[in-house]
Amino acid sequence: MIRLIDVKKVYDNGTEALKGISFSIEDGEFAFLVGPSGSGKSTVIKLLTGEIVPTSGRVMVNGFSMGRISDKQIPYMRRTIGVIFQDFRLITNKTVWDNLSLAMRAVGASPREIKARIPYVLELVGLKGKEQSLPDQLSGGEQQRVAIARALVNNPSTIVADEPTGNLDPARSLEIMTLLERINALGTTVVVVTHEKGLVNHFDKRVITINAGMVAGDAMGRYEVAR
Ligand SMILES: Nc1ncnc2c1ncn2[C@@H]1O[C@H](COP(=O)(O)OP(=O)(O)OP(=O)(O)O)[C@@H](O)[C@H]1O
Repeated sequence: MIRLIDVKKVYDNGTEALKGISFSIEDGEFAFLVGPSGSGKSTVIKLLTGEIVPTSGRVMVNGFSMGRISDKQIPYMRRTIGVIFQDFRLITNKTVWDNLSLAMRAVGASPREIKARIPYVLELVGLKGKEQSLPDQLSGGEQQRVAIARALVNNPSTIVADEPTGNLDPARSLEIMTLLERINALGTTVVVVTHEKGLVNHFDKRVITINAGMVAGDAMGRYEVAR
């Protein structure tokens, strides 16, 4: 479960990115996080992944308290969460298989586990047969599928995606969002930051709106522009 309680984030240069936000996302939920540019969405994502810590308030992710987490606990917390970015962030000189196996080896998976798991996730994301491709031999949509496979490979309970369709055309964007919906239906909690109103409104999901570092809306189904 994800829980933010009165979270404030002030960056070193004095920017008040979050001004006291609270919300919870239950296990198995799918939530869109929307809002204008600079409203604080990526800051929320970075708090969830442990890249930054809150200035005040509490951030709980899958039982870990992110403000107080010890260095020793961080790898265990990270295993519970798979992260997807706009720019894919694949290792460009490694094959699809190697991108995924490296992610598994990083958490101590055995060769046997790797051999069993990678075909399963590649099938799930629709990339069977692409094991030996290099990222730049794939389309943008396919590269994002590899990134989703990598995020899933260690079986996290939660997937967090920061503008996952930002570099894709509308048809590819819809496919990627549909894939995330399917992954959610299989039991994984999914949190997606996006600007794309049309895409959000295509899916009947929870929409949390951030505006100027505050929660400006939290409702099912529609991306309403904050006033
Ligand atoms: N490392 C940083 N240091 C200082 N200020 C930052 C830093 N990162 C973000 N900010 C500021 O914090 C505020 C929120 O930024 P954030 O990236 O969370 O917004 P966002 O909603 O994700 O925006 P976008 O949709 O444009 O990606 C902005 O005013 C931004 O300039």
